[in-house]
Amino acid sequence: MIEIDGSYGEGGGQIVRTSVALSTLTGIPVRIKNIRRNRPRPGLAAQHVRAIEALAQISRAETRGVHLGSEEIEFIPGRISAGSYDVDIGTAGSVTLLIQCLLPALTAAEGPVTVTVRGGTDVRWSPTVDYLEHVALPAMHLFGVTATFRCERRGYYPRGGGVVVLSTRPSRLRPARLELIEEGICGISHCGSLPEHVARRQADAALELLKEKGYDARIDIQTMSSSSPGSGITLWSGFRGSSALGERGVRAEDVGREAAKALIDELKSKASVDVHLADQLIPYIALAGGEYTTREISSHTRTNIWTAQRILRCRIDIDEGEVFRIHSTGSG
Ligand SMILES: Nc1ncnc2c1ncn2[C@@H]1O[C@H](COP(=O)(O)OP(=O)(O)OP(=O)(O)O)[C@@H](O)[C@H]1O
Repeated sequence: MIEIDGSYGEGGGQIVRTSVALSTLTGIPVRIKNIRRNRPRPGLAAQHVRAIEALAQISRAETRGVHLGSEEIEFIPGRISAGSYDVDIGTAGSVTLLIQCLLPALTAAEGPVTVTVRGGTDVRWSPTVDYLEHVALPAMHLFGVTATFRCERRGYYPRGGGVVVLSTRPSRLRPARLELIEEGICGISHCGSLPEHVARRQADAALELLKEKGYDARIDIQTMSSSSPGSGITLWSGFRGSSALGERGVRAEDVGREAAKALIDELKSKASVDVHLADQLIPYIALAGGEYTTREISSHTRTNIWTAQRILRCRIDIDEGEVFRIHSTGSG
């Protein structure tokens, strides 16, 4: 059994997700201590409990200590089974973070897997569903991940109620070298149970700022009904994306400009992936090998590298230059 110190580095939920994901893939049991020690309310939160339970169900794992507020768990993986699964995170827990935990393991399932997840699709501190579909998954495809994803209904804070479907087929992971892609900017601006002009104004403000800085963009508008009213915008170009969420009291124009500004910061550098994707690809580069560049090494990225190296005993190196180059020969 490998012991992981959950307070290392960022000390958040991602150490837990990466540890159980890689444990499932390698068949090596893990004990995680000091879970989310660096967060104001340490221990497992509801979304982490649901992610571990879902992975345990799919991989017939044995678990100990998995409950709300738990600061130590054990995860003893079994066989990853094909089939259809339903996961309800409840409230607006992030569906994409749950998928972050499941996806690496699903690539090694014995057959196709379909997972329907209910929860928050566009919530703070996590990738939006559009980011997952248009930025993260295309990058993971290059590492050999065969997965399709669709959002059937959006779910905003606090009630959630969003529905997404992830389908995977057994994948042979392979090394990938992610090059800088400089292509037109795309985006989706959306609102649920709010007037259409909210999504429109977010998009117009983003377009205006992007144009001012010399970038062309095409932003689609989506409106629908949702359990809680909400809005958001996701922008992307190649493997670099950004997003912003609406909030009561914040003008739609400010939301659009926030997303545009974040994307411009990424596009100004010559890095091949954005700062968030850099941490999300670590499990794949650790398993399969490859390389990509990013403008900044976040504490999430450093911590994910540390976690992957603890479990896979692989080497991941960072070369510092005009941008940071992350590379690995994989874990063979
Ligand atoms: N705006 C964003 N766009 C894309 N990805 C994001 C964005 N914000 C956060 N993420 C990703 O979400 C993940 C957050 O991990 P983190 O450990 O902080 O989350 P958590 O499980 O909610 O834990 P905690 O509550 O302990 O912070 C990281 O992979 C990060 O890259």
